[in-house]
Amino acid sequence: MLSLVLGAVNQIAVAVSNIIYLEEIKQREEEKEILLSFSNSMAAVRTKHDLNAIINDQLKKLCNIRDYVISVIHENGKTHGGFIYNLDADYIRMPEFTKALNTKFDINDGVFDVFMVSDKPFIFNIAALLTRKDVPGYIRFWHGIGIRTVIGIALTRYSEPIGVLWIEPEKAETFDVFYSSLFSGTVVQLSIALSNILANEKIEDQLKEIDGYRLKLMEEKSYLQNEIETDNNHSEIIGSGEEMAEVFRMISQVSPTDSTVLLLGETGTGKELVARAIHGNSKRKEKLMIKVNCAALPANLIESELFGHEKGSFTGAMERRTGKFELAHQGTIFLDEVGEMPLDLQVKLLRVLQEREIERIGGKGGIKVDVRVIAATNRDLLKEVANGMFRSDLYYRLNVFPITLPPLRSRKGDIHGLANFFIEKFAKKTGKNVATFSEKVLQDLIGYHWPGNVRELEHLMERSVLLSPGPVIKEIHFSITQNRGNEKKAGHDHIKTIDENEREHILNVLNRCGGKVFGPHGAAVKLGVPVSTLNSKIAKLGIVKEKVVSVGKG
Ligand SMILES: Nc1ncnc2c1ncn2[C@@H]1O[C@H](COP(=O)(O)OP(=O)(O)OP(=O)(O)O)[C@@H](O)[C@H]1O
Repeated sequence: MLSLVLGAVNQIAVAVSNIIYLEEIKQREEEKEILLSFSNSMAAVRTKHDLNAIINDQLKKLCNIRDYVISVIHENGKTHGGFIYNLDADYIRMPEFTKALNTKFDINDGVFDVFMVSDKPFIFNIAALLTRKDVPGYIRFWHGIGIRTVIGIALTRYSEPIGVLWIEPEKAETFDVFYSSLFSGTVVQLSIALSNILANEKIEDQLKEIDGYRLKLMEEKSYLQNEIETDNNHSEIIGSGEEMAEVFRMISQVSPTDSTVLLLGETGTGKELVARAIHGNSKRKEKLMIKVNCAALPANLIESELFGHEKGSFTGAMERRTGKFELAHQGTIFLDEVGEMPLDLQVKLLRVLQEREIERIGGKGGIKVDVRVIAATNRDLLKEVANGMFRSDLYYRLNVFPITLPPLRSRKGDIHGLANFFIEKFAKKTGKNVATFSEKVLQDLIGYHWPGNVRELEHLMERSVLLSPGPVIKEIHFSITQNRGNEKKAGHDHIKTIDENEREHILNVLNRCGGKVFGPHGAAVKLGVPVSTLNSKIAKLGIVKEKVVSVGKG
């Protein structure tokens, strides 16, 4: 009887163990299926967004996950930070979340460290962690949004940690699942997907960088073509006498340094020529000297011209644009007519000069630039500072090494050499056989007062070469300029009315304030009149807003 009972018990035991065995097989089969489907979905993952969707749709249900975040170790190998997070969570709109997301945490922050040496899941009691002194900010944030338990597991590539999957379990007691073979299987898949996403992002960044170089090269090319077309690249400076000798001495002195140079002098005295000479004699000569004419640009475009903009940063910004400062990287930037720069931009220029860093409009973060600055103006900058039209801090930044170019009327000894130089230049250019000029012409040239300086002489000689019937210029055709000069001498100058004068002055100040009438940088303050007075003057003098370079408010 006993043996019969024992036999039956044995059979039951065998049956039970068979059932358990079959159950296990069934469970493993199910796990395999789940893993297979998970791995199929994972294989299609290309972006953070794809991965986020799969975690939300599959992993969350599979492992009873309430919330999750994946942080990655940064390229420097020293810090980590949030990378993929639950896009459906409400807290992602909290400023604390943005702050934590943008922070680079030390990989040895006292919590993350464990994943550098172990690929096992770790359970953290958040409240207990908070009792530590230097608890990292993300733990504090989790506690703040009510998370009490977090499980972390390292995500690896070739056994090296690349990040951590942090999980808030649905129920604190359902930890077993995270130690199951199913979970470790999904973690392997997650690691592969994460590693692919990181590699893709790196490639995309590199492509963007290459695209940036391509754009920069294209812009450099078009800049150089423009330079060639405008015949701006010759650099012979003609000059003798005390004043020019001093200029040459200063050029040699300052060229090899990286000092900022301020070129002062009337229009047409050769400031740009000197800027080119300084660049051409500097160690930056293999790179570009980029010229910016601060007077020729509408105030609302100067910023983009100088610092560039990102695609879509404002209406009309169809493409990304490299600014002149970036183009001039390792070279020189020549800020011509710097005295005309609007006040709000002067602040930005000052910041660039101080920090040697620019920020594209709509860009994220600064870009370091190594640029030598040469600025030029025909204005009396100190007077402009006194009038509140030029920032004094910018003035002192620019006025490191001033070089003043003498007007042509104070160095008449150079007229002969310059005239010959221009005759040779234009004879060659036009193919005309003109070689010199008569004594009378020389006397005429010397007798003239040259308000347009060397540029005026250059234009005059060009015209004379063209009009000369023979190899010797016997007559000078300074019809317009001579008349102007003679009128001046004879006192027949047009005398402006008070209204004309006032109109010109208001227009000038409005332009320099970017069209603004109101506000601390507006024209009313600069002119020392109430806004209402200025507005009625604007109306009375017929100043049309469009005539003002910028489209400012007010
Ligand atoms: N000393 C010189 N020798 C030869 N050419 C000169 C000299 N000075 C000026 N020029 C020529 O005169 C023209 C005007 O010079 P430049 O443009 O350098 O003057 P600028 O002072 O920069 O004028 P602006 O203030 O109007 O911009 C240029 O074609 C330049 O090559």
